Formats: sequence, C-alpha cells, structure tokens
Amino acid sequence: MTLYQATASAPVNIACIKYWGKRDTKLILPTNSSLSVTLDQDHLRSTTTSRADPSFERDRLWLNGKEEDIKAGGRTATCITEMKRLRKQEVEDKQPNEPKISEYSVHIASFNNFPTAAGLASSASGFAALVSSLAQLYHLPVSPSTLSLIARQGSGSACRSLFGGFVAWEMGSASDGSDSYAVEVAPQAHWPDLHALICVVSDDKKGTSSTSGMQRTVETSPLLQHRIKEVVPKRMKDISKAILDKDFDSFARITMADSNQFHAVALDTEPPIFYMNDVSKSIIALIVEYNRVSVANGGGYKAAYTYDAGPNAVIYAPKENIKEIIQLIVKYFPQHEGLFKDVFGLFGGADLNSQGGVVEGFNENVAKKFEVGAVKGLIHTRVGDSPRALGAEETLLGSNGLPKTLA
Ligand SMILES: Nc1ncnc2c1ncn2[C@@H]1O[C@H](COP(=O)(O)OP(=O)(O)OP(=O)(O)O)[C@@H](O)[C@H]1O
Ligand SMILES: C[C@@](O)(CCOP(=O)(O)OP(=O)(O)O)CC(=O)O
Repeated sequence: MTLYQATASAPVNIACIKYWGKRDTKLILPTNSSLSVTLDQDHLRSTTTSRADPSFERDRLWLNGKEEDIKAGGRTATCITEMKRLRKQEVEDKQPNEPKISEYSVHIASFNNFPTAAGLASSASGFAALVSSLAQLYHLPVSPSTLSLIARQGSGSACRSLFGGFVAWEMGSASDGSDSYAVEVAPQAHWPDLHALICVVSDDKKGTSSTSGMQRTVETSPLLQHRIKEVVPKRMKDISKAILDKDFDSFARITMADSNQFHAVALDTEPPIFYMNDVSKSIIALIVEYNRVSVANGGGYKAAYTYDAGPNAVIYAPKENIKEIIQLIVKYFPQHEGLFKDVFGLFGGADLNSQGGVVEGFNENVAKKFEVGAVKGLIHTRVGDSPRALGAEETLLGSNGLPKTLA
C-alpha cells in the first residue's frame, strides 16, 4: 500500500519592519506591510511530518510529542482545510487519475528544536513547516507566495517563513485576502554575511500575546494610525533598497527605528503594553554606544537591535562584527558556563566569560553589569534559506501513524 507522507522543515523569521495590527482578524489581514530576515534552519527550525491515510478518523496534530487540540474553525484547522482544498482544485480535479487523498484525514507531528514558549517566533516556523509538509504530501504545483496565503491564516508572521533571505509581506487591499502574501526581496545568497545574535532574556512568559495585544493597539492607539499611513510605506521602500545595496548602515537605522516605534505603539495602547524589560533596555544602550563609537571614528553603524513582543533581543550585524558584539554582551551579561554553542568557532573553545570586553573609546557607564542568567542564552545564527523537503529517514511519525516518541 502506498504511504502518503512527507516531512519538511521551516525557518524562523525576525521582522525589521514590524507587523502589528489586523484589519481582518479571521483572515489575518494586516494594517501594514512588513519585512523580515529569515534565519538559518541549521540552528533554529520547526520540522513537521504529515501523513494522509484512509484509516485515520480525524485530523490530529502533535507538537513536541504532545497532542494539541485542533479546534473547529481555528487557525490550524483552517490551514489544513485550505491545503486539502488546494489539493483537490490543483491536482485531483485536473488529473482524475491522481489518488483522492484530500478526502483522507491527516496526522501531523511537529518538533521545534528551540523552546516553543520562549517568544522565539515558534508560530512562524511552525505554521510554515505545517503548510510546507502538506504541500509536499499533496504534490501541489504552486508557488511559495500561494502557500504563504495559507500560512498567513495560521499566524500572520508565518507567511514570511515560506521564503529564505529577505522577505516582504505585502499587506494587499482585497477583502478576501488574495493579495496579502509574502514575496522575496532578496535571496539568502545576496547577503550571506548578515548574521544575527539572539539574546534570550530570562523573564516570565509574555503577559500579552501578539494576537490580543495588536488588536488592542488597533482599537486604542492614535499613534498606530500615523505609523501605518505615514511611516511604514516609506520604510518598506527604504529598507528594501538598503538590502539590495547591502547598505548595513541604512538597514540598521531603519530596523532600530521600527523596533522603537513598534514598542511605542504598544505603550500608546490603552491599557499600555510593555514588552521590553530592564535587560532589553540595557542591551539597547550597549548597541547605541557601540554604534556611536564607530560613527565617532568615521565609520557607520555596526549593529542593529530589534525586539518582538517580548524581552528577547535580536541583534543583526555583518559577520565580522559578531565576535566584538558577543564580547560586549558577555561583559555586561555573564553567561552560564558551557551553554553557548560556538557554531562559527569564534572563540576556539575558550570559556566565554573570560572573553568579555569593549571596543576602545566605549563609555562603560551606559549600562550596569548584570548577574549571571539575566541573559540566559546567546544564539549565533545568520540569514537562512527557505523551507526544506526532508527525506523519509527524517519522519516524525511511526508506522502506526503516531509520533515516534509515542510509537
Ligand atoms: N511546530 C509547530 N507546528 C504547529 N504549530 C505550532 C508549532 N510551533 C508553534 N505552533 C503554534 O504556535 C503557538 C505559539 O505561538 P505564540 O505566538 O504564542 O508564540 P511565539 O510564536 O513563540 O511568539 P511570537 O509569535 O509572539 O513571536 C503554539 O501554541 C502552537 O499553536
Ligand atoms: C511583534 C511581531 O513578532 C508580531 C507577530 O505577530 P504574530 O504573527 O505572532 O501574530 P498573529 O498573526 O496574531 O499570529 C512582529 C512581526 O513578526 O512582524
């Protein structure tokens, strides 16, 4: 009997121009366009196996080995239904000899190789991997932009994880959402030397989810109206040009300004929303000072911070600056020994805490030194590629159709 099964992995993306606000909450249509960098799946990824089988009684999903409830009409159910509809429309109706697997229920097992609850955009890679594995299972002859229309309905930011490199989510204007999809601005290979350092900040889980926080902002923030009308359209153009020109100085200025404005509209919400904490603010102070020294010496900006709906910092920088930036962070935020994976071999096995330091001319008083654990982890990664089709040996489902750990 034929086994109808496929496995795919998908990357995390971190926005430089933030998506914050929906004009349609069911279809997940945004109030502004956004733009992100896709991070390398070698380091952070969601891996998902989907199987269709006539013996399955209903659609089921396991996330990290634990079954998740698929609520009727909910986001996961919508993505699965839409993928089945595409299979029927694009394959079965056009080629009557193809098996009618869109009529079978699916079992889906997914694994995130990073903490799901740590605010590291797991919903983005998660829904992109779900849609990618189903697209492979169903042999869909459609573009990543078409798949992004469906991933968008799982979580808005997920639509951008269907591409590698630098990705825009065009907000569109159609009421059915048909023109609200992701497009590639530049591929990974265009600027492979852009790296990212994620500072995982120790904190409780965020108090206000992105989904509910952004709707409160839409309902109450006057500043958001200015942002979506006047600010974002120009920034989308300017940052796309900066990326195409590999102009890091402009890229950094726009990225930091947009992170700042996103957190300003959160604060402008009634009641106000705070996502950054004292650790986040100190990391901003360090990057601002680091850039000031470079400019004072006749150079351009060397690093850019950005924060999503939580306290974790993502620092983008050209690869040649990352060692200095890690040294700077470690000086103020000593690390638990042995946790940092030096995947690019910058420190040759040396204890990271012995490596702390600042560049010449740096004003050390811009931040205080924190206790070990204030930044509880550093992840060094870089711009990455689009979702990957994986071989049968990577399957997460056992022969009985249950996740392997439960098989
Ligand atoms: N691998 C996955 N497959 C399917 N769904 C997933 C996967 N990973 C995460 N999700 C979905 O995303 C939800 C977590 O999304 P949530 O927005 O709360 O966190 P986050 O994505 O880490 O944060 P943020 O989007 O604000 O950066 C999970 O409860 C689950 O429904
Ligand atoms: C701050 C952000 O990370 C917000 C992400 O919001 P989500 O995509 O998680 O929201 P939903 O569409 O409601 O699932 C900015 C961004 O990624 O652009």
